[in-house]
Parts: sequence; C-alpha cells; structure tokens
Amino acid sequence: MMAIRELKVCLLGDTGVGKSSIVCRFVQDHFDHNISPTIGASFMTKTVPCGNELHKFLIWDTAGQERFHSLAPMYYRGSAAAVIVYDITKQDSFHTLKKWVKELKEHGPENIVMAIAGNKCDLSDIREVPLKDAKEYAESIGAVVVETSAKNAINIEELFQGISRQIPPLDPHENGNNGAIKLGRSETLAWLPGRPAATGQELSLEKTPEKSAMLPPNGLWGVKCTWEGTC
Ligand SMILES: Nc1nc2c(ncn2[C@@H]2O[C@H](COP(=O)(O)OP(=O)(O)OP(=O)(O)O)[C@@H](O)[C@H]2O)c(=O)[nH]1
Repeated sequence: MMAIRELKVCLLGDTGVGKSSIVCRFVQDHFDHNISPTIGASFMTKTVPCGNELHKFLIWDTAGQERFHSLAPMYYRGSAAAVIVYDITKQDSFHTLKKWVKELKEHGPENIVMAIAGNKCDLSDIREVPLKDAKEYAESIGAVVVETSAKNAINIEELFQGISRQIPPLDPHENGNNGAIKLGRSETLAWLPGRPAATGQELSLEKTPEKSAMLPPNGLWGVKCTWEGTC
C-alpha cells in the first residue's frame, strides 16, 4: 500500500539568495547562472518517496523583491512546509530570514514545518554567516537547517528529505482520537485547498460518499491522500 500526499511548500527569503535556483536544481537538476529574478511567484512539483508514502511537493517559489512581499501570505497559507533561504555570503539575508520566521510564526499555519537553507555554500571563502549561528538559531525555533549550493548540487535533495522526515506519517490503521483515519480500499480524502483543516472536521470520501472520516487532532494542512491497495 502506498499513500501519495500532496504537500504545499513555499520558498521565502531575500532577493538573489537562490530560491529559484534551489527549486530548479531539485526539480530539473539544472543550474542557470543568468536566471532572472522571480516576478510574483512560480510553481513546480516533484514527487519523492518517504517511507511507505510518496510525497508530492507542490512548490511555490516566491519573489524576494520587497515590492512582492505582500503576496507572500497567499503562498505560505495552507503550506505544510516553508523553506526559508539566506545567502551565507550576505549577513543581511540572514536578518531577513529571521523576519520571515517571525511572520510565519505570527501569521503562518500553526503546524508549518520550517527548513532553513544557507545557500551558496560553494562560496564559503567569502562567507559572512557562520554555520554555527544558523544551527543555533534553527535549534531555537525548531527548524531543520542545512547549507546548500544550487550551483554545485550540494544538499538540495537533503533539504527536501529533511522536510519529508518532519511530516508525520499517516497511519491508515489507526482511527479516532489518536490521530489517523481508517480508509477502505482505494478511498480518497477530499482535498482542502489552501487552508488548514479544523480539528475533528469531517471529510467526505470521494469514492464512498456514504462514509466520512474525522481529521486527526493536528489537522492535515491541506493534504490529499490517495490510498492504493488494500488497507
Ligand atoms: N555561487 C552560487 N550562485 C548561486 C547559487 N544559487 C543561486 N546563485 C546565483 O544567485 C543569483 C540569484 O539566484 P536566484 O535563484 O534567482 O535567486 P532568488 O532568491 O530566486 O531571487 P528572486 O527571484 O529575486 O527572489 C543568480 O545569479 C544565481 O545564478 C549557488 O548555490 N551558488
């Protein structure tokens, strides 16, 4: 049995830190020296295995330029995870990262997984942000942290694997109060686009409309689950 989960992920951070380059490396294994600044946001997907599940990342790469800041809530709202990127050669970008974390804590989804990427680690000879500082900060906010290089394909897969590991697995054999949903053969949970579902909210099952399931206590963050095979 394999569950496919769609996980909305957004990338946030200063302009020029390498958000688009990270996504491009992860999805297409490609690096473009002349990549243009993002206008608004761009969208890509990639599916990776995680234990007994497949995680389909729905990746929203936001524009880092200040004039686009007000659009960000559209992308982090309903996200299962946020990748907040700074450039290890620019201390300012690390300050901006802290502002994003504050905004996420105040206005983002309650259970959002935060992953910090210190990008451009191929330029460590001109680094301004010590890895130790990033690790201490990440620990203080309970975030995953890794230094990456989109250019040299360092730790890009690991960054997304780190997110996957933080997403609690769904257990189709549990039910009710302890947090999972029992589904029959080939049943599909309704998609809850763009908003976390409330605790205990009822979901209709698309293929068996007479049945319903209760959401786990911590909500599902807009996750669509397709169970294949027999439960
Ligand atoms: N040396 C090095 N350069 C990188 C790396 N990642 C990105 N760059 C370069 O940094 C510049 C900005 O990269 P982008 O991916 O456009 O940055 P961004 O954060 O998406 O920028 P916005 O779209 O404006 O928010 C480009 O010239 C990239 O080629 C990296 O890992 N190492």
